Amino acid sequence: MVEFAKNLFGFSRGRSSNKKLSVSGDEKNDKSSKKSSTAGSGAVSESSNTSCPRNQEDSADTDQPDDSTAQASQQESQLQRGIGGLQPQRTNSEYYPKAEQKVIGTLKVRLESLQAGKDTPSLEVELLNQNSDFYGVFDYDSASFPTPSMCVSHIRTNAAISIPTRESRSNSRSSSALGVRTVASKSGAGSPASPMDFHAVFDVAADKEMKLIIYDKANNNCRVAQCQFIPPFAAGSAATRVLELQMTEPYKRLHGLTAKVYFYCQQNLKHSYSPDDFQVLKLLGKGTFGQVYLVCKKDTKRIYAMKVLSKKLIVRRKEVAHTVGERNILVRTSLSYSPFIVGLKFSFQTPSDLYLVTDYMAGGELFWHLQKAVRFPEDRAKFYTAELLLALQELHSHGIVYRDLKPENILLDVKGHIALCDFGLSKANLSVGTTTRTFCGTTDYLAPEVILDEKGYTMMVDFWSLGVLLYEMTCGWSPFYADDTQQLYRNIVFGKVRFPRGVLSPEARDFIKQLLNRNPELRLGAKGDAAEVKQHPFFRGIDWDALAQKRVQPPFRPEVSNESDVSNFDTEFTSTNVTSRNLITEDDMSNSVPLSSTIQNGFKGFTYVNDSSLDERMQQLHSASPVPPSHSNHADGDVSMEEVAQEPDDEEMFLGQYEP
Ligand SMILES: Nc1ncnc2c1ncn2[C@@H]1O[C@H](COP(=O)(O)OP(=O)(O)OP(=O)(O)O)[C@@H](O)[C@H]1O
Repeated sequence: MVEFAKNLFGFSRGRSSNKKLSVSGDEKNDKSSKKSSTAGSGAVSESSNTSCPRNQEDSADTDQPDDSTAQASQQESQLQRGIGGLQPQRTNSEYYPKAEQKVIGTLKVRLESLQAGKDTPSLEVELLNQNSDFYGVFDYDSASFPTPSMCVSHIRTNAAISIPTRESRSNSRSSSALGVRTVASKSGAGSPASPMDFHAVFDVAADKEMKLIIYDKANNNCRVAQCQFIPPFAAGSAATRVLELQMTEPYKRLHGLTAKVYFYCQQNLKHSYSPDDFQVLKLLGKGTFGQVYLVCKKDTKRIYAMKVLSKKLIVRRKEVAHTVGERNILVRTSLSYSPFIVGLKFSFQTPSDLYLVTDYMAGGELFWHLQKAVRFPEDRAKFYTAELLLALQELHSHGIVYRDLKPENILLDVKGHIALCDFGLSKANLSVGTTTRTFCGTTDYLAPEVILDEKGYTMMVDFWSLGVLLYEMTCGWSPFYADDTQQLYRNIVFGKVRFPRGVLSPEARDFIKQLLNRNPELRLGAKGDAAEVKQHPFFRGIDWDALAQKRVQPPFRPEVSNESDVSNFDTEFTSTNVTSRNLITEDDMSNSVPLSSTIQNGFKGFTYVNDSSLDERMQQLHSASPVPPSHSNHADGDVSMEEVAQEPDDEEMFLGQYEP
């Protein structure tokens, strides 16, 4: 059936059909012929025809003519121009004032104990599954650190305490009684008390909350216990603490079961970073200007993703402003609570390269999972769409238009929450309703107003891309798919959107239709941005506050066996042999002429160095005892998902009107 669908539409999910256009018009490196390419802010590279350059600045412009009646012939010629070759100019408008980011130190946490009370050699609990298996997840600043598995052995008993399954929780009824007696122990041999001798280390970049949640894997990942606290770096009190975890209702009744977490904060004496501070483990992906590596920070042993960008390539392609802009957006979002945007930890530079170190999203690209599943059940797609909407809301509220929404730029964390990466095409300092003109994005996801270039475009382009993405996630192919880029653009500007029969709910269809309204002024979100989009009946029942706090359990949990697991990334990259020496980009290896100081000046402000106020703050802290070395980690299992491929039977077509 899946094959049928692919053959019928001549479509198989692939990155090659989808082109990224960069500033100079060069398509991005062909990443395994799978990766979509992004329409960068420059010329469309499919055509060498540059007879109709689009020399318009990528700057905010509110004084656009208000001629909303677009004639088809005009559109066609504009479309030709769009296809023909666009050469916008870059300005420095995408630089931000230097944002301050503070890595104030290192936080070490250890689950001190998870044990029965002294007087209780065994715990009584009714479990659906006798192979109960606890694990913990430390969460800090969008980084998740899963603990090893903690075995639990069961002895049958008549006692009955019910642990709700996901189903029973939603149906408000308890599970059937199995009557098992449980002893929590690391060995699983029935010992009543067993401290969990593992710990997690975090680089603390701001006063943010640390959360530890213990789950029971064998019982639908039910929450066993949790605690949260803000590391007391600024408190001036003792740096060492022990906290008791709060047990959740069913587990509270496990007589004597307690859990404690020990943590201590350590001053970060290092004030600058270089590639030498990181050990390169794997290649994760390749982009237009460099590579992304899985790295281990040598002092804390934390795992990160490190993007290495060649300065020469950036200069050659006139992308300096965008690259510094990407770094600044990441700094800005990492300073606020931005749970669905990949967290920046460090940025620094060498004479030849720029480095962005972000939290590693071990779940891989959404693209990867969509490729495997062909399409997602509507509920799963709705979950991703809702989290993405919150990410867009956050960006838009900062005056940032994302401009490159696509499955390759959406990463999953270990629990299955999304995180947006790649802000290379984003534009800042754009308020709601203000227009900009740069031709950029990724072909399949380009909004018609970007292609037509009549009067610039607004943040509404992100909602168009969201509609394309939701269609793709639920239907399994792109709504405007065409082999040929010109045809793709025609489809986007004039084509009808067809919905396969029986795949989408009426609410989802209406939601997509409203997002794919060709008139950006009438598109869903035009009046109230994300707040308006959230109101659509498609999202009925969503608890936005819970979602924003990541309290909604993702419908799919990626399989991640340990912190540095790369199994969710393409082996084409991960099987590449890498060493720290590989970090020097090919471009630099091939040409050793150093960059001039004027050019180097363009990258000023890229480096973010630990803040000097650290010393004052940290002086107040007491010295702390070290924590034992780390042990291997173990992540939890996944939740299976429905993967039903249906015949793409056209049920409905609509044409989003361009005219208001
Ligand atoms: N924090 C991260 N965690 C895990 N993987 C990541 C992370 N950041 C990037 N990657 C991987 O590296 C790939 C390339 O990253 P990114 O898109 O930021 O680079 P890019 O050079 O801007 O790429 P492009 O040319 O496609 O825009 C991503 O698609 C993803 O697979």
